Amino acid sequence: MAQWDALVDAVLARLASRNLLRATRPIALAPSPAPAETFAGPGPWDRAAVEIQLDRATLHQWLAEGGEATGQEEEVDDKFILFSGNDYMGLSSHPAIRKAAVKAAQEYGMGPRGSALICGYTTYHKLVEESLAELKKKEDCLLCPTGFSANMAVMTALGSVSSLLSVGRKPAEGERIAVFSDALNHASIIDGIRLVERQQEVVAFVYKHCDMHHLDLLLLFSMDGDFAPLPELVKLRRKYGFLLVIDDAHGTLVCGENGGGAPELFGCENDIDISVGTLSKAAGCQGGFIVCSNRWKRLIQSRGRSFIFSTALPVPVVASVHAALHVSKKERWRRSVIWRHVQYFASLTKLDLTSPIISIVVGSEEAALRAGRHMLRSGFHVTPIRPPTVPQNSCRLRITLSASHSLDDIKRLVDALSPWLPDKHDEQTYVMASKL
Ligand SMILES: Cc1ncc(COP(=O)(O)O)c(C=O)c1O
Repeated sequence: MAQWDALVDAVLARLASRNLLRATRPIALAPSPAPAETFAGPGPWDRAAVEIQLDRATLHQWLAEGGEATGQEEEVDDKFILFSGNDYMGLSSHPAIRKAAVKAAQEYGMGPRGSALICGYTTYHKLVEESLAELKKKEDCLLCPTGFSANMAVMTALGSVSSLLSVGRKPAEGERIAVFSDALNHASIIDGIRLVERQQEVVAFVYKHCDMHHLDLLLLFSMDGDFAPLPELVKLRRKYGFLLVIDDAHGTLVCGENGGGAPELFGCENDIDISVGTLSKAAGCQGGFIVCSNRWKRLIQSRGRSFIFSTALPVPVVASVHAALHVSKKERWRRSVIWRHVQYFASLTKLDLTSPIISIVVGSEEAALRAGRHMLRSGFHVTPIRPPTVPQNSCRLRITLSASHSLDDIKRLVDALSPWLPDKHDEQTYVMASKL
């Protein structure tokens, strides 16, 4: 990847010569020491991560949605087990994480008061960046307000490579960066690509979901293209020398022995150039991050507009992330439990699952709404996913498992799902495990 390093160095030199290189100037805080409070197994606080109550008006509206109006309000319990969140490790309700946020709020207040480059960045942010870089085995890390903004920042920084190298004019077609993106990539990646495409900085190619053959063909047509997602992507990266950027929003803390994410699981951390993640899923908190080399960080913090022009994460949130990373390191049993839950769900349903995200495709929008109502009546918060999120007639129930669920929660969920499980339903119904 020496070629990429040379390009980034050239861009950094350009920015430096125009006084456009930016760096954070952390405000000194005294971060709390890592919380001592970790546990050998689940506690009552875990129930708070999955037990919810719906307000009655919302509940009745939901039950009436797309259904036959009876004019009468149904008698349904308003308490549910949540199977639609992204809190895979059940950390959002952990005592150490709650306390870290409370303590930081009491000591420092909420408002970060500005963006990271102005005055919103503190030594607490820096500490969390160092922990994330260590977890992901990368040189450096940049915290962003959200995962969405992290992906946008990577894309705008990437686009700036072509425009900064063609000073005073738009990059010619052959000078633009070729971006190869999976057809099912997250909206934040798509919007980032659309933006830099509009700026005429990149040329985008979309390959069929997880279809490495298709990607290989596209790369062949455009040899100077750099990009793409794992073991096969790594092989292609070796073949073509592209910059491999991944979004590990759902894998971080869940996959790999240490929670390093999909690259740790597949043992290919060194082959990933830039990895984007979110702190709003398995970390149970909020925020986004980019782990990369120090030179990429310098570029992204100088050119990544969604990082530069957005208020930094509040210190209590950063303190809660710090605690979450510590708990994830100490309570390794949470990772074992979530994967045992996946196996248990698979054994009850005889489904071939690869992750805690399970999509049960039920077909039409009406069928999905009906299935959602059935799940509500059975005491489960499971959201029907409909167009435009998914294509017509592939509406689904999206179920997510958490280490905070009990085996009984899962058994009862599977019983309630039985009309939509393969052996009980027509051949149109099928189940698939989403890729992390
Ligand atoms: C794959 C993926 N990338 C990025 C994001 C955005 O993360 P955040 O919610 O922190 O903005 C999400 C979450 O919605 C996601 O699922």
